Amino acid sequence: MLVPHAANQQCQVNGYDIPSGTVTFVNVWAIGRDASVWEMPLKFYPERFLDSKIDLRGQHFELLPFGSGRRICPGLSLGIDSVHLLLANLLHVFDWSAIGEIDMTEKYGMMCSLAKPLVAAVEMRIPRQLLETMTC
Ligand code: HEM
Repeated sequence: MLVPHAANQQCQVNGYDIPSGTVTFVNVWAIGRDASVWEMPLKFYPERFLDSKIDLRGQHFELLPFGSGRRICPGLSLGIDSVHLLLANLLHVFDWSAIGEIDMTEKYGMMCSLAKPLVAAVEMRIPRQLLETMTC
């Protein structure tokens, strides 16, 4: 779920009347698993985005990691850049392999996380001396 919002005026969503003041939740968890929107929605298949035009900046409602509209996350650009930088560094410096089966079963809580933590083995893929000369 995204953070709760309240309707500041009476409106209709999908034919449902929403009275003013109603607290509403956008269930991005369910949207992300909707088979009418996503092919093989439960499969870990990041390649689905390779030729996709779906953008995550709040205009395409099938993917709303930062919310949308007036209260969209103001840290969106910093968030995206930080994730790119972190991932790029982890992939540049290490070779990764999963130990055992990857189990995508989720556990419920404030944040959606894996019921069984992912265990991975890493191996340096660049010479250590090179790493010591890197400044960022
Ligand atoms: C990958 C990183 C991040 C994700 C996935 C994320 C996601 C979100 C989401 C889903 C919301 C709620 C949007 C809504 O109400 O519909 C939100 C709100 C917010 N985020 Fe982020 N965020 C990220 C990084 C950041 C960063 C780096 C900052 C600040 C430096 C930030 C500051 C905020 C603030 C202040 C709000 C409240 C905005 C408001 O209610 O008007 N976020 N974020």
